[in-house]
Amino acid sequence: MVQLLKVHGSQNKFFILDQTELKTKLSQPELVALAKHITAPGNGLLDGADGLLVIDSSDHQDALGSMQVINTDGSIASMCGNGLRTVSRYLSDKFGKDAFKVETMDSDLDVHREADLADDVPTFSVEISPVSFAKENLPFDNLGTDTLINKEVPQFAPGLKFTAIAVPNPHLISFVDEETMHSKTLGQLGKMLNDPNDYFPDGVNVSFAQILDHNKLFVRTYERGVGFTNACGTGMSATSLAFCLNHPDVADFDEVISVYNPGGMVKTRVHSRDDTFSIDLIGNATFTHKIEIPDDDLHANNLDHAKITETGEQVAYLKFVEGLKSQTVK
Ligand SMILES: N[C@@H](CCC[C@H](N)C(=O)O)C(=O)O
Repeated sequence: MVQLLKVHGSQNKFFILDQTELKTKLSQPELVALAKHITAPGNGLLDGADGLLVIDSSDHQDALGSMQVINTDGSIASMCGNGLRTVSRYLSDKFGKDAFKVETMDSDLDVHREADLADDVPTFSVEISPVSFAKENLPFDNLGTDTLINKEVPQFAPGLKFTAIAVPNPHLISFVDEETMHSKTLGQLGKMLNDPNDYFPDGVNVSFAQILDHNKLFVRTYERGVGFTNACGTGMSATSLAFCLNHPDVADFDEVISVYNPGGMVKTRVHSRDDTFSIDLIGNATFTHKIEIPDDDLHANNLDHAKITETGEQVAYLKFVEGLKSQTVK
């Protein structure tokens, strides 16, 4: 029997599969097929998820393991901030270490256990880097510029300014008012830029942010390969960097920024050293279910015999979210 987990960071939901626990590891096509099946809201498990996080061993220095991110449509993402927190907790529990590295597609990232955000809400801090604004790293095209920082792009939405940042997965960010935040614009733009289009050939995660106060934001994201999500960790991290760069009067480098989202709240800290940026993303790493599936069934992408046990952790998380309600009022 293989143990899988259903987890979330700010209610951005994932399944975790630890390949090192299998008699025979799943091949890459088997992993992609499993990701598409298990995360599907209709015929997957537990009403689906936003992606599958695959843990494997790593021979990189100080890394306790590696993480691969497979979106619900089967596409591969170079990074996932909310997911990395949950993978960090899994590896921390498994190896009994509180600070280490996790190998991701582009780099080995520092992670560590933090003080709980609230009672019984396990919390981790993860490094979000490398950061790039260069059009070839997003990539984008046909925008008449090599970097897109706080510029109007009427083809995307008239009157809004956009910033494009790779962390290293691609993000497009706009600071908007409350009415625009709740309009159809984000969904329409997210869909347009994730269908075949002339601007972002690989698609892009699109976030709208509302400034609530000094070092305080609300962020909503339309995710590449997923659609609307409760929260996107790399999206909130990239948006925090755009906040510090584009709104220096109300956002501070190296200070804690509170980022509220439809699934809860995370904290970020943006660093700038010698023209290099990095972000700390701090938030919950909640395990909601343990799942046992026979090894052979996993290889056959058969979820019919899954044995599911609730952990009970969601109660404390929802209490934490309830307590946030008064904090988002301007
Ligand atoms: N939800 C994630 C980002 C997942 C990857 C994204 N869909 C992409 O394709 O880049 C996060 O928490 O960072």
